[in-house]
Amino acid sequence: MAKTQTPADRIAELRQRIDDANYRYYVLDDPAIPDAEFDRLLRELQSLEAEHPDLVTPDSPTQRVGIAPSGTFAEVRHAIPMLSLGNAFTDEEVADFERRIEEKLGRRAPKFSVEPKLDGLAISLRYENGRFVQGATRGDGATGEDVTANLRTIKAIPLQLRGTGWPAVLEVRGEVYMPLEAFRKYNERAVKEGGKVLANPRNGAAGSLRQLDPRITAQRPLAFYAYAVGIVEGAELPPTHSQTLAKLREWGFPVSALNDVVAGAEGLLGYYSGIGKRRESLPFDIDGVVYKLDDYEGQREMGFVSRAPRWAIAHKFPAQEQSTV
Ligand SMILES: Cc1c[n+]2nc(N)[nH]c2nc1OC(C)C
Repeated sequence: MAKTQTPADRIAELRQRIDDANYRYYVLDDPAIPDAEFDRLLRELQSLEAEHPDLVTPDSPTQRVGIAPSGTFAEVRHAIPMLSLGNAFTDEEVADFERRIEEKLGRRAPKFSVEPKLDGLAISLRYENGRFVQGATRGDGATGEDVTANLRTIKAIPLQLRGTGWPAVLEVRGEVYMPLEAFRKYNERAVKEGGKVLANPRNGAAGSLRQLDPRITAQRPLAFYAYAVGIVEGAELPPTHSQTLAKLREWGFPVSALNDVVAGAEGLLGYYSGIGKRRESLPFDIDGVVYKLDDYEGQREMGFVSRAPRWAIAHKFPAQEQSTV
């Protein structure tokens, strides 16, 4: 600690450097400091906070791993339901989906946000005044389980939003998943040390997130990609979904670099075949791609059918042989 620095200043500086390192590692995919340096900063922060417990706040990077809570998960109602997606399996079904939108909106080749559909667990994160306050599983779409303590252990999920201009209340939806390389390494160690071997990355993510003890979740290699917003109070969002995703990235959320914006059925199918060619070499499992009409105005006009939007659809790949142990 520099001579002139007070413990509080040093703590603030350490937190800033650790948060920046997390942001660069998980959001920009461009690590700034080696892991050993990151661990040293975290250890210094932990010992400083141990000496000054009055300076500890819930958004400190040392507060990601809590103690085991009560025996069950509380229920959380999703004020905005977490929808499932209709599926398309053939090019014709994609063309029909796009044509219905052209006809209803009276537009030619409307713009779509196109995204990989990760094979993980859908969750919803609630932020109040920029601070992560609650996270829940999708559950049945209307009610999920409160897994806040477990989500806090995932370093890709910001405890405090970055940048400026975020709404007073912001709900972010996305996928918790287990990267393939981390899944393999975890299982190799589990086999060697007699730990729990995970059947596949998707079950590994689901099982890790539904642990009653966050200290177990903290040992599991989980990651996160944001793909939508839910409740937004106290600020206007941009007019399109793709611009909102750009804002989420600014505010500290990982957003897939594979996302794009394309026009018309041709653009959709071009994206699908492009991702299809790269599927085997992606660092995570996907089970398809998602097409979403990009402008919110058009989404409102298209509305929903039962529990799925008319303005979005998942185009699935043929089932892949599972990544086995
Ligand atoms: C269930 C779902 C899953 N995914 N996955 C992506 N990439 N976007 C996306 N959107 C979804 O639902 C939207 C309707 C918000």
